[in-house]
Amino acid sequence: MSATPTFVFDFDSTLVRIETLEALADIALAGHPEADNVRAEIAKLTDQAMSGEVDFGTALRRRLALLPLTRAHVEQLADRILDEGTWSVRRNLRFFQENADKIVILSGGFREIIAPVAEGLGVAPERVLANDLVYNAEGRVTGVDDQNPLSWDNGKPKVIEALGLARPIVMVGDGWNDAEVKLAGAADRFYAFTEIARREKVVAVADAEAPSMDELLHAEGMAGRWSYPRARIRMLLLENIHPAAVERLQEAGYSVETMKGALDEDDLIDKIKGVHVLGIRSKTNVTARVLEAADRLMAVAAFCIGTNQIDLDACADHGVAVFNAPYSNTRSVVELAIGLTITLMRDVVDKSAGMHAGKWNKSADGSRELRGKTLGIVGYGAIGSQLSVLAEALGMRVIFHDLSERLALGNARRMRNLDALLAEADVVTLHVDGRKDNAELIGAAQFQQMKEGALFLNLSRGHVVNIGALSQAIQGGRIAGAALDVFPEEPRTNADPFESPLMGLKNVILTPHIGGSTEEAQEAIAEFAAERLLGYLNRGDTTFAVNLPNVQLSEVSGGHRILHIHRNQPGVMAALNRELASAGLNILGQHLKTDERTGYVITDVDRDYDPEALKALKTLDGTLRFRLLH
Ligand SMILES: NC(=O)C1=CN([C@@H]2O[C@H](COP(=O)(O)OP(=O)(O)OC[C@H]3O[C@@H](n4cnc5c(N)ncnc54)[C@H](O)[C@@H]3O)[C@@H](O)[C@H]2O)C=CC1
Ligand SMILES: O=C(O)CCC(=O)C(=O)O
Repeated sequence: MSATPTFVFDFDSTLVRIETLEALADIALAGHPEADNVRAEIAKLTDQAMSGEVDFGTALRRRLALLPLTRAHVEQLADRILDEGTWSVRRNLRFFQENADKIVILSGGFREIIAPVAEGLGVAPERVLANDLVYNAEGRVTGVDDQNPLSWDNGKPKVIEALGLARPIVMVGDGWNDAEVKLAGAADRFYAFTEIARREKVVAVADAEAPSMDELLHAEGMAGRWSYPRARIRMLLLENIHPAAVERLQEAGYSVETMKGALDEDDLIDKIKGVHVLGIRSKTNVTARVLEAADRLMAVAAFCIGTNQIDLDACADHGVAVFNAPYSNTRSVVELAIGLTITLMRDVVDKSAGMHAGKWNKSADGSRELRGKTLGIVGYGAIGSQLSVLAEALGMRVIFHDLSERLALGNARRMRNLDALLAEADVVTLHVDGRKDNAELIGAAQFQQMKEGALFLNLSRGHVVNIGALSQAIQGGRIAGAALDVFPEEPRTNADPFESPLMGLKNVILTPHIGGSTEEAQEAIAEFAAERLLGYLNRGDTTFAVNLPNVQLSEVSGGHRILHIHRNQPGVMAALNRELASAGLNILGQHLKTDERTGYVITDVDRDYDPEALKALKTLDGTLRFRLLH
């Protein structure tokens, strides 16, 4: 884009979130018996004027006449007007301050209210064109200066023309009187600013809609607070992710679409185009085919612990970061495992079903206490080890088996192998991760090794257990009861049917993958995963990424940040630094971290460089993803 244009900004509902006359009405009418009616009348007139249904001068005078307005009221609003700044204006203060000599504020509102905002933005008083209130000797507002063209209809174009500003002139505002500036030829481009108020009639005649200052600056080729308008970054959250995540991501400026259920591969392939961030839980498979179709994808967040549903290597090969929430639902799973163990030990489910069918079966046969029994935990990670502590507190003896070296908590005893654990445990509970190698970790042979009458729980992943073998072990009496929360095939949505050979078996509890489904866990996951996404999108921070090297980063301040994800192959770093040096970029800081597959380089540079110089970095051999942040 060529020379910086002259930007002319409206004030009410553009630079600030309020309409001045409505805010003044709130102050002046406080405690007034007719306050609500008068306020509604004022709001209606504002809307009619801004939509071009009533001429501006008439609406202004009628609104002022409705208010018992004094100098003290006006001062009160002026004192707090800085708190009312539009969010995207606030975050782009630097644009205003650096381009103040190219900015004019043009408003049908009042100079006293606009002055503090103009000062904050660095815009000189002579570049503020607004109405002047007229007061009587008692300090009561009697009207506006009638000589000022801004107090009349079509005043804005007249004032702009009279100023003889350098062209091109870009007019930005939410109202019809702003559109009139372009319609009268006094501006070259008109953006309908819709962050606060969106009026169809105004948008219809605009050259473009600007839902925020970020969008405006991007469209005009100006450097804004963000390298790219966040509203253009599309996030698709599937599987009923908790609203706390949606709120957090939207509040940060991103566009979020949600869906209740999971999508199958073909539907996801259709839906993924144009999506920058995908949020899922355990039922959506992110396959290599999905990634091939994903033309914009930067990150996937698993709003759960397990990431076995995601092809992590394929994601890394596409430079797509994957995050999960490794701790937020662990307590919920542990509590359910304890509850299910007690329920199985006391045959509660069948007894309860009997009662519902009118059968009173008071008996202690087969009912046992937890106390003194041996709990065998397979997989002593975040969940298994927490369960160990709670089970011991309830008087159980704990033994565990894990492929990795794990610290035994309390009196828990590590078993040298799975067989030894199976032979000794009264209750076997699975908490292994969902890696492919764990398919059918427990089958007929393992059930055969368990004690006669043992109880069996699986709250980890469905494919870890051979369900047919479990069904036989239960029917043969070796397993006295079982609780399953996860299944090899799980319905994608609540509307899809569920089938299993375990249905109808005695003392078998089947739950629909709800181990982590508590309000507390879902909210905690939502907050955790959303923060990880924001850290990555806004700063490039990969802390807790499960498929890329983890680098913890602070905010970008002052300079620009170049993020480069590449295949971990010889020479990439040297080539990258050669390009940076030949472009004359002044490097403020640089981090490199690699894993077996991928390298991640973060380079903070001074802002003064030729953007063209960055093009070469995008095409360096081995590049998987290039991003620029500021
Ligand atoms: N039912 C539900 O709603 C939920 C299920 N989960 C699932 O629970 C499982 C455990 O989660 P975390 O404890 O957070 O995982 P984690 O990764 O902290 O722990 C898993 C442990 O299992 C061990 N392990 C893996 N394969 C093994 C094997 N064959 N034999 C022995 N040890 C083995 C690992 O070394 C690791 O220590 C995961 O599969 C997760 O997806 C997690 C949350 C909710
Ligand atoms: O709640 C979910 O959707 C999945 C929970 C789970 O299995 C996990 O966190 O790994």
